[in-house]
Amino acid sequence: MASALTEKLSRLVKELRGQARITESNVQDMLREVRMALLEADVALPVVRDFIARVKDKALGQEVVGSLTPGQALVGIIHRELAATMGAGVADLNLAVQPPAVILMAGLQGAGKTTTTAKLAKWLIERRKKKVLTVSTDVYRPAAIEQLKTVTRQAGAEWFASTPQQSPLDIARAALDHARRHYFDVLLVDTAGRLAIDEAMMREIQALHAELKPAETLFVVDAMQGQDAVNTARAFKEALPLTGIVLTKLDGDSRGGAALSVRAITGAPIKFAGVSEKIDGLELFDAERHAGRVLGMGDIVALVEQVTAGVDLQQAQKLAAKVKSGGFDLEDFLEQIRQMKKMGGLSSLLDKLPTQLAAKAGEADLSRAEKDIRRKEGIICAMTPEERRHPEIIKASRKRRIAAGAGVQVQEVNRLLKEFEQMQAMMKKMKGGGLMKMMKRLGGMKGLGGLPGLPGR
Ligand SMILES: Nc1nc2c(ncn2[C@@H]2O[C@H](COP(=O)(O)OP(=O)(O)OP(=O)(O)O)[C@@H](O)[C@H]2O)c(=O)[nH]1
Repeated sequence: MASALTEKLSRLVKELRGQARITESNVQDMLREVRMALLEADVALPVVRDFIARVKDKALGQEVVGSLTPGQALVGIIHRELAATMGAGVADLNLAVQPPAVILMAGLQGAGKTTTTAKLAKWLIERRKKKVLTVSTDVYRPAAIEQLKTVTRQAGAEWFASTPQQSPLDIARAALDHARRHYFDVLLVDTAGRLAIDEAMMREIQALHAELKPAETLFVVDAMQGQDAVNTARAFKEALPLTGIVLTKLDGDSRGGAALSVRAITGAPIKFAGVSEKIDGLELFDAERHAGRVLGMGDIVALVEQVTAGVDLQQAQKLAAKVKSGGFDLEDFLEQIRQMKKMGGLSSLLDKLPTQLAAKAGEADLSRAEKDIRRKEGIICAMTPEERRHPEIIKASRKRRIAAGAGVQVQEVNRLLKEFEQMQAMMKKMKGGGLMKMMKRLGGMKGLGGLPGLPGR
């Protein structure tokens, strides 16, 4: 869905160029595409309807600022609204209770409960410095108890033994008692999963909830489940006061449309995301970043952050002052090139781009671009300081020597000098703010064919 949506949106974004306002008619096609894409991603129909209505409400009549097209502005609104629907910011665990804080894990069989229990144990040990005990109340599948034992060991947590002969409530009471007496901070309770929701299972987990009075009741759901996730979420929500959701298998094929439905239906925040089968494959869920993924926009948020962080603000200000006084020279040009390297190189930026755009940029183009940066650096380094300050003094014979020194053809030196001249002329026309913008673009965006603008970031 992602690539198709990105493709369609970029086409529609282009068509809307030059229009000053978001109107019902100019965004109709885009909203239709978004609606289709969300449905294809298995977001439940009422959730989609509600979502589109809210986006429309927010967008209509909005002035389009700066160089954005209504299409780009709308992509920004959709992105923000998606993030808001999935829960703004990052929702952490609530462990501020008299220890041991109990975390009850609920979900269907195969959703990833056991794996997530161990991942969470590791996360709590490493990130929150907690002493963690795990226990399984799955008396129906002895293998499940053994599985928890194994993964708990991998996590470096302690495991409380249980047997299929005990009742789930007895196991829970014994584990809680053990956790209290041995000063554990957190008790993670893995429960039995069934292939489908059944009443007995729900009654059992309700009884466990009443007995354990957990600080957190986490609903573990497989992001690949799509439409089924909605029904499961609804049933669990009716049975239990859920405090959070863990969305597993986000590393799979799913574009994570389930996140939208599950959050909307349960009203509980998505707290964690499972991103690999490995024991450390658990992350705090970041709605902003996930919104970009659902829209197929890659990790633009991270990309923009990376580009901005790489730009040295003081350097930029110094440069702006130089440009104003007309003293921008090849030393500064070299500095620009070094700034670009600081940003981690173009290929590291590529990882964060939407698949569609990244494919367009192509590996070959990028390695060519990186080589070009290195060549330019080589050429400037082969010049004398005087030549860097006053490139107009470089004569043909010096060009040949510089080229030989840098190991390039003389045409390359000419090309660089020409580019420098153009840049110098452009910078003379610019004020400080424009310069910052240009530096960001120099960070690779321009060469990659331009990104869909994200207003308000
Ligand atoms: N790729 C990937 N696989 C995951 C993730 N979380 C869990 N899995 C895999 O999903 C499968 C099922 O996970 P379990 O933890 O056994 O599921 P469960 O919900 O405990 O199932 P029962 O114990 O049978 O109730 C396992 O093969 C896990 O390795 C994830 O975030 N990413």
